[in-house]
Amino acid sequence: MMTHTDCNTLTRHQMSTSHRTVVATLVTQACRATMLLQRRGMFTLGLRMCSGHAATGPKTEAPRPSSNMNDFRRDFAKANHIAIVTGAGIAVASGLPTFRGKHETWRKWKTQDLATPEAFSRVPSRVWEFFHYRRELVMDKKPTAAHYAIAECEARLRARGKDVVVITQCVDDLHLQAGSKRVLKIHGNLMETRCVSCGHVHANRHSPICPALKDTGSPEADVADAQIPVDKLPRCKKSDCHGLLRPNVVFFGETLDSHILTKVEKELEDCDLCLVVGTSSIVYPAAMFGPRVASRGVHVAEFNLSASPKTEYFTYHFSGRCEETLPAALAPLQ
Ligand SMILES: NC(=O)c1ccc[n+]([C@@H]2O[C@H](COP(=O)([O-])OP(=O)(O)OC[C@H]3O[C@@H](n4cnc5c(N)ncnc54)[C@H](O)[C@@H]3O)[C@@H](O)[C@H]2O)c1
Ligand SMILES: [Zn+2]
Repeated sequence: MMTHTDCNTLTRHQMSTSHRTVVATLVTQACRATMLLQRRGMFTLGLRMCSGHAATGPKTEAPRPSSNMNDFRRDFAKANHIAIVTGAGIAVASGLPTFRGKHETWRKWKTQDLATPEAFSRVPSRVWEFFHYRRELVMDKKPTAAHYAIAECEARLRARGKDVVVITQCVDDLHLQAGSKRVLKIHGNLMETRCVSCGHVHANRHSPICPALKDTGSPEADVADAQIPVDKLPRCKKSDCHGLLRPNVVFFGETLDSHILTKVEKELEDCDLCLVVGTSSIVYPAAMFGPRVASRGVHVAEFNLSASPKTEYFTYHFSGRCEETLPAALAPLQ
């Protein structure tokens, strides 16, 4: 069976020329397979393709993205329908770490190996400890200037009959707290639970979410698992159910909600300006949203600390902290 893979990881390996040819072919096939799945609407979190095989097809000679804010502001003034794709970087200034660098692991496990359906069925106590830790981090956080700039822009433009929609990979609720109304949360919400038995989804901001998780979840490598019995983990409140609850987020390897993705598809088709903010553009399917819009000839502007694997597809790239660059970019027009 074809495994989906990351080209960058492969090219770092020591390979003979013949191996490289075989691997390059496999990678291309994996990318094509992924694109086929995407065309069939089967979106799975975490699939990666190399930038040369992104949804826009093989790369052609692309001009370097501009960082001219005046030009961007002219395009912003003309836009009637703006799609803003956000990632974990937008929440960093509020105190929520990304899953990168020293936060790539929790205890001795990679987050990508922990937030999976397999891990949840094998060691639900450990996975709940991890999500309890993430929930407690989110609990007292406030939106950043970037969240507010987006929410204010939406309200301002709505009053003039224009449309702004946020398509976010963030599982916190900072966009909603800031006042954004049109938010499509493609990776779910950390502050919601879903029953594995009856499927009931419930908003839940309890801290701790259940007594047994109190004072657990430390990310330090030498901390032992709490090994909480499964009947003491969060359980469904429906009296006839009492099933195990899970965080209502999309685990790595899981399929994204097709209803939300249908709405995302429409926004990506309809928008006449797209912003890609604080995302590494390596987690699929969100990584292809910007390039897809760009392939229609629509301007896409990236706001990130540094270039991403998708920067070359975009009209604009604004380097720096989005809590500084975005308020200036979305400020009211004179
Ligand atoms: N706040 C959250 O909800 C949260 C936090 C961590 C991880 N996640 C999950 O992790 C996955 C990772 O994908 P991702 O692309 O969203 O995040 P990512 O961690 O892969 O990438 C974060 C990006 O943000 C950039 N960045 C960091 N600080 C920034 C700043 N101040 N201004 C602008 N850019 C900044 C980094 O350069 C990086 O490219 C997603 O599935 C997401 O759901 C979510
Ligand atoms: Zn239930």
